[in-house]
Amino acid sequence: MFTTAFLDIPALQSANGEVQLPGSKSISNRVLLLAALSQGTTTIHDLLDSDDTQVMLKALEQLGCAVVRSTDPAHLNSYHVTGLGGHLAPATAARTLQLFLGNAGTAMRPLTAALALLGGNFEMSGVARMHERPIGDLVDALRQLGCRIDYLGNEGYPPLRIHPVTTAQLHLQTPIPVRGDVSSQFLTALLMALPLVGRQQDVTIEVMGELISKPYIHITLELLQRFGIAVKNDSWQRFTIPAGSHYQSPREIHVEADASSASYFIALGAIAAGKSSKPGPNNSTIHIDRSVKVLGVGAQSIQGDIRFVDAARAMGAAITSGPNWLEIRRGNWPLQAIDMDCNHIPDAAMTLAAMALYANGTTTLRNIASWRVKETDRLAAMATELRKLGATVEEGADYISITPPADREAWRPASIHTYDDHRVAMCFSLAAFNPAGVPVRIEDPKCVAKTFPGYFEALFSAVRPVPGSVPVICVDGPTASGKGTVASAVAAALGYHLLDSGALYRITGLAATRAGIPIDADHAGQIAALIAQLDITFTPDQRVLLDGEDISLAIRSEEAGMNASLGSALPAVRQALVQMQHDFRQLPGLVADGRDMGTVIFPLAPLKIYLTASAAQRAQRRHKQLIEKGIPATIADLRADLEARDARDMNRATAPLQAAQDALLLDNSDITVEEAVAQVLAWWEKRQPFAAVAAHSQASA
Ligand SMILES: Nc1ncnc2c1ncn2[C@@H]1O[C@H](COP(=O)(O)OP(=O)(O)O)[C@@H](O)[C@H]1O
Ligand SMILES: Nc1ccn([C@H]2C[C@H](O)[C@@H](COP(=O)(O)OP(=O)(O)O)O2)c(=O)n1
Repeated sequence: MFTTAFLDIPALQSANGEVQLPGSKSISNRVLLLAALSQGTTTIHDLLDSDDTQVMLKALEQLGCAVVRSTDPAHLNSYHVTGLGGHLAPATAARTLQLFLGNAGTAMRPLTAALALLGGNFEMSGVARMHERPIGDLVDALRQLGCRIDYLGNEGYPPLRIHPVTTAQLHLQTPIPVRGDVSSQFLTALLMALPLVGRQQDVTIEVMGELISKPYIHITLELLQRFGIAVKNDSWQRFTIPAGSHYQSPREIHVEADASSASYFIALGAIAAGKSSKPGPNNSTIHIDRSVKVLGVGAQSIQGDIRFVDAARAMGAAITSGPNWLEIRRGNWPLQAIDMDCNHIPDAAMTLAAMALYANGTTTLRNIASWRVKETDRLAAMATELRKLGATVEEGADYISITPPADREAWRPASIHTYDDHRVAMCFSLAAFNPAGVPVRIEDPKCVAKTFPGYFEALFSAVRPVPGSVPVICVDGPTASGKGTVASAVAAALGYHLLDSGALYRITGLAATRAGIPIDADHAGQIAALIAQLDITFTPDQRVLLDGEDISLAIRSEEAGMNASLGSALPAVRQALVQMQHDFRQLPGLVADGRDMGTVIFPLAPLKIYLTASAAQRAQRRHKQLIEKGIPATIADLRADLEARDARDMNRATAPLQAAQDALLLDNSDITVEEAVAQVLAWWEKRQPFAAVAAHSQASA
């Protein structure tokens, strides 16, 4: 997951590949609650691992459910949940439980109803935004039923206080009215909770106003069925839970992949999985047939957002499907502008707004007033951010009309504010296919954790950048100047990959020594051949493995540094490492540290830094570093060594250490690591197109 302040997505060109999607949020949290209310243990497979499900799991544990995560590495998203059997333990019922539910509507609403009927004392709260999301219609319905609920903040909104009531105090004889035109989650909440108290008689819920988001109610009914509750549905206006209903654990249940999450990859296929051809050998032509395949959800899904497939088809996507997979290709191009009532797919419809950027006219999405009460006011958010890209947007109380930028010149590189809304972040990543070839900045990318923590990684695995668009920041300089330290901090701040090219020369030196090959010109060919056979892994926690063995420490000795320097003077050795270094240049970007990053390996890199510090400083820093690692050394020896190494690295014939002509010099003798890192990041920011945009929109505001 990207936890950086922002993520810059370089211009993207095409898409091709398979994506396994995480479990559905709606199904995950419903199944968790139903398992918690049932008797016995339910094993839930493929549960979504996200902020909202974590919030629910924690709440269930507080209520007294046993929650055990599978330790099988192949099934880490399987959980065993032992339910309450419809009753709180007496010790739990005697206390006031404080439940914090973050920004998870799929936890807050159903839990409110269930806890109001379960008999206990609870205080339920969430993040600030949760306290702005209405819950009054649900509380009204529960109060009419006889439940006792107080508002602890603003009337109609969480936080809430729930007091216990007995079944005898409830009015179950008359239909329970609930509004259906604000959020279908209120009805879902009642449907899942009422079997707790409906043993003696039928319990009926009557929907007031037109029921929105029926597909979510469909999911609720399907899952209730799996847990033994057969609800009678009268034309989506009256729902009856028959007398004698009680939750029965299905023992085992699989969570479908999230159909709303699928929408981004369906759009991806429609936008970027086009056919193309290129000249092959002997006057032949190579045809490339790209597609995006989504695994885990398909034609037989119970989720309403699967109908996004029809909407995407209307815009030109070519989609084939099986029971649990979808395969998407580009059909009509440009996409077809549409005018559509999106009431049935409120979440996935946001993805249509992103697709509208590539359509042949104005796309209008209607009947989406519910966007205003989601994680943020999504209508306002989408309008504001689409405009930043150069689109013309009209925003109404319950609709949005989007006209794409008129031509390439009208597209702007934008920094997209994401409003702590996962869907805004995911939608706007699709803007990176813009014909102008400009990058897109996604602010606060970690907000995707709500439903799809690995979203950007999944996206990057299935797309190809515009050639040359993946940026490289080069940090070259002499030994112990702080290259590795600065490069890794800059990479971490930007979410970029890191290439420690010196480590490759150090590994080479170590491998040659172990193989008994002298490191000299006579054996250069042999060392180069050895390199081709090495199995090198850089782990995410910055350890280095050679054929599976952790050699992180072994390559850090001064002897290993000297051997690296010796080998690095041999042209055949350098040549053997070139491709390996180029392969590090992957989405979303790379920070490369070494001697010749800017001069030889990445000569077109958009930012090159030449980092230096005085020999005295460098000897002292290296001394401190080695002592801390438990490697003995003296400052005098180190200084002599590093001066010898500098001399060889600078004077060798091939790729000598020198500043690239267009490098920026940074002498960090008298500044801290933090200052050095901040300077590099500031230089990088100056080269980005986004700053100018921010200034532009401020000026025009
Ligand atoms: N201003 C500074 N900039 C970078 N590194 C510094 C600075 N001051 C002290 N150091 C320290 O210098 C040591 C050597 O840095 P390192 O990144 O290993 O150098 P290199 O990769 O160039 O050999 C590290 O322990 C680092 O923390
Ligand atoms: N791009 C590179 C990186 C390192 N080298 C050589 C030269 C250096 O003396 C050795 C070891 O590099 P490394 O960056 O690990 O060394 P320091 O940590 O700066 O001491 O490898 C090179 O020739 N070209």
